[in-house]
Amino acid sequence: MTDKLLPLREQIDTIDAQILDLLARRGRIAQEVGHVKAETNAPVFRPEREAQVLRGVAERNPGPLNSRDVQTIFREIMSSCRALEKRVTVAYLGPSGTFSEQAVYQQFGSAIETLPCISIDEVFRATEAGTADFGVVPVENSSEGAINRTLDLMLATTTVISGEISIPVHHSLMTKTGSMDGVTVVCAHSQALAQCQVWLNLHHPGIERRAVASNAEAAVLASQDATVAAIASEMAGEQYQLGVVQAHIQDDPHNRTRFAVIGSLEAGPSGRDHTSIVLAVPNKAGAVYKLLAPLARHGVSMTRFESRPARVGTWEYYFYVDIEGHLRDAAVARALDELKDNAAFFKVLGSYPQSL
Ligand SMILES: C=C(O[C@@H]1C=C(C(=O)O)C=C[C@H]1O)C(=O)O
Repeated sequence: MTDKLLPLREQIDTIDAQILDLLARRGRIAQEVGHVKAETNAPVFRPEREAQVLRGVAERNPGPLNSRDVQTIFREIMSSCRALEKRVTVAYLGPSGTFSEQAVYQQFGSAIETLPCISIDEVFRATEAGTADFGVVPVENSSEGAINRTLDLMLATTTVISGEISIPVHHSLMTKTGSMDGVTVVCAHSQALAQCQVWLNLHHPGIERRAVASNAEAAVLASQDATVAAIASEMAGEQYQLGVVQAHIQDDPHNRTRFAVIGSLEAGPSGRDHTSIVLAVPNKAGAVYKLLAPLARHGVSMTRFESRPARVGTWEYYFYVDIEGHLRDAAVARALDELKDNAAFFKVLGSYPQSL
């Protein structure tokens, strides 16, 4: 057995030495890139370039490694190379262990500084104030819909969207002991309680449900009190040493949450982008239909349409629209130019690479 392993391990050692040399070369070039950027005051993080690198490695991947896994490796390589230029600080809805934190690492890799915030408002504030270079906020959940606070703050602040992240959201029911004996209350964020309501009605109909600020906070509470069960990610459960009563209790097995990267950076075109805009129309029959006509005329696909009541007027709405393409794509630019003329309100939230 050992005789057979030895030469194989020698080959792996040789390859690892080559990988290390290549990583050092890549790192030195990233440092040069950093100097060039510093001279011109150009942004360190270039999401469009990183998206292209990740798409490229998946397309060229010869196997046997899985493309997702190869992307994870390259994301970390880029994160480390980027950190040689500057370590970016990313604010997110904390505490540590939330799905937002998972989204942060999925976008930026782990060579970053993180700033856990107590609310979505705080993420926006820290990002606008420059305490963080970027913020990561939840935008919508596939089963529960829009995160209204995020939509309102996108409208009210000067932040720009430079990226989107989509992650599977799996909830687990967890307690200090790993059993439901003596448990009197289930704590979770209101969204998570809603996403697990069918399962809870079926398995624990009599137990009180209490909404708390985040699933991670629920995990903290459960770690301190054996009468509390938490619904949270298994990642949060591990962090706070909880036992899993039941994994994957969300009603929709394909449950996903989409996050936006916010900041002052305007991402360039990556070849596969989304653009988010907010619109309002005069309160007239057929106004929304007329407003959106330029998109169809220029062959621009709409991928999302969401409305929010405006704070003024009784029946007035803001429309949050996502389209395919980048502001700098000719068809998108022309369609938005025409659309702007018919809108009572028009704001571009940003163009950014589509999530992987
Ligand atoms: C090296 C660069 O800086 C950063 C690091 C990248 C990388 O390591 O490939 C890519 C984009 C930037 O976020 C660059 O802009 O090319």
